[in-house]
Order: sequence, then structure tokens, then C-alpha cells
Amino acid sequence: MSRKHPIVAITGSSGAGTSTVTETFEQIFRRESITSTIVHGDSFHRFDRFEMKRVFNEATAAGIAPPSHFGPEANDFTSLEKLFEQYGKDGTGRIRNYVHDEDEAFEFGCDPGTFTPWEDLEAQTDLLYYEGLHGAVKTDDVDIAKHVDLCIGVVPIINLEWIQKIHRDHSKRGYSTEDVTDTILRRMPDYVHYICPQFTNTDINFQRVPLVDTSNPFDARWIPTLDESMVVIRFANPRGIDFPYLLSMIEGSFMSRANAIVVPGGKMELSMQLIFTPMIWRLVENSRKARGLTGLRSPSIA
Ligand SMILES: Nc1ncnc2c1ncn2[C@@H]1O[C@H](COP(=O)(O)OP(=O)(O)O)[C@@H](O)[C@H]1O
Ligand SMILES: O=C(COP(=O)(O)O)[C@H](O)[C@H](O)COP(=O)(O)O
Repeated sequence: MSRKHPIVAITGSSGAGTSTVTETFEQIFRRESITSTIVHGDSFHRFDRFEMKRVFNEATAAGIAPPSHFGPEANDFTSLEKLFEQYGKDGTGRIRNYVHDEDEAFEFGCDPGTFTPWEDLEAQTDLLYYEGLHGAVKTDDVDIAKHVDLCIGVVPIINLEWIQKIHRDHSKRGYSTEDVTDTILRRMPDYVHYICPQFTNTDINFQRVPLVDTSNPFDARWIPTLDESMVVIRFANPRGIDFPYLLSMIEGSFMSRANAIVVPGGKMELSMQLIFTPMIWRLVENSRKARGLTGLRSPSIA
């Protein structure tokens, strides 16, 4: 946690929707003239796609469970924590990107399945924004969550998450439903031990719940739309959250618990804007004051 150099982390399983939520945060940063540096969690994978296949084949041949992209064997949690620690201290660090598909290959100039070279973070940023699988991990060896100032979980119910992953991995990464199903099955132990426990450490969780049949996620023709779903927004610490304001601004919303507001799926974006804009602005305002920057603009949303 850092007053001078805050960290915002959006964490969720593969296919949960963290990249999609990032678009909302980018809009907030643009509108509030906030300079952010974005870190994608898969850049802390230990192996590129080819090395991962080699490691997988060696483990399988040896009759042992191969590492998965969800656990510490294939992710350098220690380096991720060190990046958060360093950024929190002085606003610096080094990042790279993992290239998943042809679009990213064109963007970064590297082949799919490889990493871009490490490079220094942009200087003088207002905050570091993490999007990935492990933004709130706590294990015996690392505590990534403790360095994060605002930690958001993107946690659709599992059938919806699997539908989203299957559709995305098929359409964007060229995997078959069978490939993705095998990946889901293979990752299950690490999903239970490293991905799910994070959502107890987050400040706010967004859980999209479809209102249509998703009984067989491996045979769903399309992803349930926002209008075919509701979203449970749970606050770990509801103190200071202006629920009456949110209920008045978000048509069709209601409280399901003292710390949980339920909104129509179509209002998810508006809910995020209303909830996060003041939170981000407070983090940035304190950061700029602590760094001796003047000329603070008031936020566009009260
Ligand atoms: N709120 C949403 N409503 C509809 N589709 C969504 C939503 N969030 C994510 N998706 C879809 O689910 C798939 C996975 O989303 P993505 O953001 O790529 O997940 P992640 O980055 O967590 O792996 C994509 O096809 C995306 O369009
Ligand atoms: O799951 C992720 C990242 O999470 P997300 O799915 O949220 O991007 C891994 O980076 C890819 O599966 C590895 O890619 P590949 O196995 O295709 O090299």
C-alpha cells in the first residue's frame, strides 16, 4: 500500500473478464487525466508457450502432475510482489508482455506464445494498474495482496466463466472446445488453491450471474449477454459506501446483503464508473499531494 505510488489490481481467472473490465478503467483514467502504467499478469509466467509445452511433456512422461498457468510453478509470484513493492516505494519497475495471439503479435512485434523484452515502467505515473490472474495472491512465500491499494475481483459464476473462456480461446486464440476443456480440467487444483482464495482478499468482487440456462457450459452457443444477467457487487468493507446514492442512480438495483448490491447486467459499466471514479480519484489526489504536485482538478463525479 502506498500513498505516493498507489496500485490498483483487477484479478480474475482465465476468461473471467479482467481484460474487458480494464476498458472501463482506461475510460476513467482518460476522463480524469490520470497517467497509469498497465501491467498484465501473464507477463510473470515463468515459461513461454514452447517451454511450457516442454515442461508439460517432461512432467507427463515422468508421471507427475504438470504445472499450470494458475500456480507458482509456472508463475513468478516473487517477482510480481517485488514489482509491486518497488513501485510502491518509488514509482519504478520493469515489465514485459506475454503475446497470446496474432493481434498481440502485430501490436508487440513478437511471435504468439513469446514474451516481449523487459522494459522500464513509464516514469511519473499516478498509479500502477494490474490486470491478470494473481493480483491478490497470498501464500506462505508471498503476499501480493498487501501491496495493493484497491483490489477488485472479477468472478462470474463458474459456468459463465467457462463459457466466456471457451468462446474467447476459440475465437481469439484458435483453441478447440476440447483443448479448452482439457486446460480447465488440468488447472483445477491450482484454481482451487491459488485463484479462488484471492477473492477473500479483494476489496470489491463483481460476480456476474446469468439469468438464462448455462447448465452445460461446454455446449453453449454464445456468451450470455449483459441483459441476460445480474451482477452481485460485494464490498469487503461497506463502511463509507454510499449505497442509497448507488441505489438511486442504478435503476433496478437492490441490496441483497448489508455489503452487497445487485445490479442489472446492463448497468455493470455504470456501476463500475460510479463506484470506482471517486475511489481512484482519492488515491490519485493523495498520491499527487504526497509527491508535491499542485493544480488538482476536482473529480467529474462527486
Ligand atoms: N461482462 C461481459 N459480458 C459479456 N461478455 C464478456 C463480459 N466480460 C467478458 N466477456 C467475454 O468473455 C471473454 C473473456 O473476457 P476477457 O476479458 O478476455 O477475460 P480475461 O482477460 O479475464 O481472460 C471475452 O470473449 C469477452 O468478450
Ligand atoms: O490463461 C492465461 C492468461 O490468462 P487469460 O486467459 O486471462 O489471458 C495464460 O496466459 C494463457 O492460457 C497462456 O496462453 P497459451 O497457453 O495460449 O500460451
